[in-house]
Amino acid sequence: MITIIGSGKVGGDAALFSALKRLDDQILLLDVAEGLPQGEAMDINHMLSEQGIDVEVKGSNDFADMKGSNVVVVVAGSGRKPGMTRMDLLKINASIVKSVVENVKKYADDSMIIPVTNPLDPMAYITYKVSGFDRSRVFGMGGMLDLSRFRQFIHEATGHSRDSIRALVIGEHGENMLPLPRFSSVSGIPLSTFLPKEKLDELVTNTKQVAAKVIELKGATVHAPGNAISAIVESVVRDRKQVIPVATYLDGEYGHSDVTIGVPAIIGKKGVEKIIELDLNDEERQVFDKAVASVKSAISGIEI
Ligand SMILES: NC(=O)C1=CN([C@@H]2O[C@H](COP(=O)(O)OP(=O)(O)OC[C@H]3O[C@@H](n4cnc5c(N)ncnc54)[C@H](O)[C@@H]3O)[C@@H](O)[C@H]2O)C=CC1
Ligand SMILES: O=C([O-])CC(=O)C(=O)O
Repeated sequence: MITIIGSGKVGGDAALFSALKRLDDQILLLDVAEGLPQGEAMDINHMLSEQGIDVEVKGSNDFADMKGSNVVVVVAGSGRKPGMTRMDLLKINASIVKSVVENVKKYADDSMIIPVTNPLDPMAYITYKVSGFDRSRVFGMGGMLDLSRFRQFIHEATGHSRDSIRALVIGEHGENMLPLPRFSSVSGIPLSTFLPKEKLDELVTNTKQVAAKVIELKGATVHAPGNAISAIVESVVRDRKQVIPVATYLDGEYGHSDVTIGVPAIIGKKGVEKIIELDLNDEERQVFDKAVASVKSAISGIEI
């Protein structure tokens, strides 16, 4: 069973994509808001009925219902309003994530947890610490979404098929995000073959800023995050061993310890099966280290 805690905009969409991809026979939506997960489940089941897909989506307010889950997505908590950074949500969401993860530990202690709530990297750290799970079983979704945006900008700038574009974004899912043109390509051909440096710099800036733009225009980001969650869950449940940037706990990798930050990792049925260490150049390393410092400063200010 896949459980999604937080049945709001992103949680509901993640359930929808997971069901359409038939990632499990049972998907559970949990929320503290009475009626919301039940209504969302009904709505999705009605859609699945027309599609002839036998995945059962259930909505509940009872955390005990997550017993038996192999994957738990945590997407409960507030989203930012226009003008805010993700880090502005630190205090309000830290207590929500703590209480939610206590419940995961109580009812699904051999599951994997995919934190999504913002600010993502500190929330992934809280999830890791509060759960006490092995670090391979806690990995946050942020970079997967960021790279889908970077891919879209590359597609718009080059005109090449989205399918032929590969992109990588690591670091903080926030102000110190690190899109990596050097590790992105069109069918394996370096981006610098297609676009001048100034254009690449522009795409990097746009990738960092575009979520705020979507929030300004429509109030929240919904479909791209819902899909990115389902892509990570898919790599786990189908043991695809895709290389995906996830917010995972570092223990010496990239020269850092006791911090959770976005790095590429092999994601399979055991969760994070290997962290991949990239040979970052000085410029990239500076941004990455700044991201680590930002997350460390945030987590030092919260009680876990
Ligand atoms: N990591 C990422 O890439 C992304 C992260 N996010 C984050 O995901 C979070 C959710 O975003 P939306 O779905 O747009 O918000 P939303 O407001 O639509 O839904 C949040 C839901 O969480 C529920 N909730 C609050 N406390 C809870 C608790 N203790 N237990 C269970 N449920 C609880 C609320 O009742 C609400 O239904 C936000 O923090 C947002 O910033 C959103 C998009 C992408
Ligand atoms: O920007 C936000 O607040 C939501 C989010 O993390 C994203 O869509 O990347």
